[in-house]
Amino acid sequence: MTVETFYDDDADLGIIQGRKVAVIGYGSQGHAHALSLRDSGVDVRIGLPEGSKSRAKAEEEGLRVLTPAEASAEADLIMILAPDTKQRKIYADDIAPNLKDGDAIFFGHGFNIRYGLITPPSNVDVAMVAPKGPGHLVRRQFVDGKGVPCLIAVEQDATGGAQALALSYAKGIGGSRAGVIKTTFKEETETDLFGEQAVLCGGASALVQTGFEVLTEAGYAPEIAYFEVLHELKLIVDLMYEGGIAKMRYSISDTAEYGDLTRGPRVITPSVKEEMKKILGEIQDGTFATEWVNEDEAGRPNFTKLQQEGEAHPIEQVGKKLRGLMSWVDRPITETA
Ligand SMILES: NC(=O)C1=CN([C@@H]2O[C@H](COP(=O)(O)OP(=O)(O)OC[C@H]3O[C@@H](n4cnc5c(N)ncnc54)[C@H](OP(=O)(O)O)[C@@H]3O)[C@@H](O)[C@H]2O)C=CC1
Ligand SMILES: CC[C@](O)(C(C)=O)C(=O)O
Ligand SMILES: [Mg+2]
Ligand SMILES: [Mg+2]
Repeated sequence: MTVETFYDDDADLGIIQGRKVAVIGYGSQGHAHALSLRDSGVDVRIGLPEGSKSRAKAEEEGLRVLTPAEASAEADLIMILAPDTKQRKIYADDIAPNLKDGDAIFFGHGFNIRYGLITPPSNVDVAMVAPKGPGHLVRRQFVDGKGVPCLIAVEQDATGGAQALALSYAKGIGGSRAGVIKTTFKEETETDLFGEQAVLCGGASALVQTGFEVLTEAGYAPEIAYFEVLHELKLIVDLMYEGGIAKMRYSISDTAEYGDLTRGPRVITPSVKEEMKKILGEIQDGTFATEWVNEDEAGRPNFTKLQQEGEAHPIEQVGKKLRGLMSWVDRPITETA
């Protein structure tokens, strides 16, 4: 299956520069989109509730901050970058009553459209610009003259210009410097959830914590275990990022490569692959989405408990101490949010 990929020359920045954009939310993605769009010459305002702790950060950057309803009423393109579980209510209370013919409603992740939590009217464009990276690095890469790849999707093309608008928006945040791939809300949502659960966040965190536990329970120093399974992971992944698994294997010793080839499949066994398939199934059939929405509505009891357990894991203590000794490691993820 081939994908359509777009770069800077395929996108017209003038389109987004001609719109009035409201960015609802000013967290990881919100601050990155708002600041980079502004730096790209776009008319941006931020929508945040009165009393939101993000208000001061946006105002410090000289951005105009309104309530979500005011920002939506003023804008003709509304990008929702509030938490996925809050978007349905924000949409119903603040955005829907303020939508006008030909407006555009944009998402940074397809969750609410994919699982039917938001159903926009037929007279507006509905599109997605989803960066494939954490918001703070989306901003850092933009400032450095680079970009994080983005996915775009059009769910509804009321004006006939939704795709060009999404591409233009992606250019405004630096995405088309790296490549913008056209997809659907369904494909983005399912692959993004799978990636973060099974590999990037869930899989990687559990792998690191388990490796640390095995070494320390066997009596090895926590500091050595930390460097071995967490700190050095970044350096190994940097090589994968630059040149794939092949470049990483080129750089490591042949002893490491033999261990990689023969022991890796003993860690990630066929049963792990089976569990990954089950996780994908729960994403595809909506089980995960229902569980997460219910957990949020119940006040996040399980989420909070697991989050606290993660923060109390011994790897966090030793890591904090060691990072404190390496001034270049523990830098703020951005200066702005
Ligand atoms: N984090 C990431 O890097 C990525 C996120 N995404 C997607 O981007 C979207 C935003 O996620 P993320 O950036 O992580 O979110 P964050 O949790 O970092 O930030 C959420 C922001 O929304 C604000 N907010 C909370 N409630 C409301 C409300 N009722 N009205 C308006 N604003 C509100 C918060 O303000 P306050 O300070 O008051 O809490 C905060 O500024 C999600 O759809 C997510 O899936 C996509 C790709 C990567
Ligand atoms: C990997 C997590 C992510 O999907 C992301 C940064 O892309 C997210 O939802 O934060
Ligand atoms: Mg993601
Ligand atoms: Mg995600």
